[in-house]
Amino acid sequence: MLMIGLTGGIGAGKSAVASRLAARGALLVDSDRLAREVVAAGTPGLAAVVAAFGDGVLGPDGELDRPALGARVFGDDAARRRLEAIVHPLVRERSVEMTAAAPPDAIVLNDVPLLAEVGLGPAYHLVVVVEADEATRVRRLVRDRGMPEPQARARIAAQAADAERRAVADVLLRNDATLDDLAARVDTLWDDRLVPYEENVRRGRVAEPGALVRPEDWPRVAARLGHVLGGEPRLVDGVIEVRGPGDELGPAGFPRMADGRHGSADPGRPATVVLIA
Ligand SMILES: CC(C)(COP(=O)(O)OP(=O)(O)OC[C@H]1O[C@@H](n2cnc3c(N)ncnc32)[C@H](O)[C@@H]1O)[C@@H](O)C(=O)NCCC(=O)NCCS
Ligand SMILES: Nc1ncnc2c1ncn2[C@@H]1O[C@H](COP(=O)(O)OP(=O)(O)OP(=O)(O)O)[C@@H](O)[C@H]1O
Repeated sequence: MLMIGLTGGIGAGKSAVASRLAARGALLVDSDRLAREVVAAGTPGLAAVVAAFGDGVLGPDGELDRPALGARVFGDDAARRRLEAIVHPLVRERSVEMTAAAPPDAIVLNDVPLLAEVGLGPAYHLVVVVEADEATRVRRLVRDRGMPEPQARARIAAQAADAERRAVADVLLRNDATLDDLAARVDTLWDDRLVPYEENVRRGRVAEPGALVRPEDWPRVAARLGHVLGGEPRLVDGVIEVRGPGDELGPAGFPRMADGRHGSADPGRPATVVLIA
């Protein structure tokens, strides 16, 4: 199974990328959707939100009044954190359940608006970031979602800056041209990287045996290996040294090679890893 994290600022085009990848065969675990389900009418999640924010966030139909709650939390960091402390653990629980139910050859795409903010990058085999200029994003949100411009800007202010998202990006998709142009680049990503990466992981195959990690990839590869094995990987002449028994390395994207070392299964991110006692 390959776990892909997809993120981007509000209005950047995550949903557009997600629906294209889902059309190609990815199994979508959509955090925004789960965040709605866990506070649907009658759920314990909704009861917790009402206990924290009062009856004013309930509509006459017993559903959460999302615009009212949005107006309360975007612009008030403490209130937003209170809401996140209720919703995020419930979303995580559902995401884990959905992922566990996926078949072994699945490419699972987890659409997570706050992936960079909560430091989730190293939990994925690969992180895709969609990016568009702020002015473009605001224009799309006002035009297509009827979102008032101050609301769009308040949400952007509550999210990470582009630089923070770029720092966790294995793949950066700019989305300032047409949707067709975006779809074509998503198709290339699927065909040339995600499909072979998943197959390599499943078959325990290294993409480019002996290839060294690129300097620009090193911080993300180190974070991934640290997440999987614990400890702090070291870079020695381009080869990564890391402590641990290493049983988890193969499924995490670094299968064992014939010479006993490990290598990256990702065709777009080479690495050679040596386990030290
Ligand atoms: C405040 C709520 C009710 C507003 O609902 P609304 O229908 O207007 O927006 P929706 O949930 O569809 O989110 C749309 C976009 O807003 C942005 N956004 C949502 N929550 C947050 C947040 N906590 N911080 C920053 N941006 C956020 C994201 O880009 C998201 O894609 C809702 O966003 C919410 O419950 N947020 C808290 C849960 C959360 O953090 N969700 C995001 C991922 S799990
Ligand atoms: N390249 C594009 N050209 C024109 N419109 C676009 C383009 N990409 C996305 N859009 C439109 O902009 C809006 C925002 O895109 P999308 O819903 O994919 O963003 P998102 O990142 O998922 O936002 P959110 O954070 O709210 O989930 C949508 O209405 C979408 O159709």
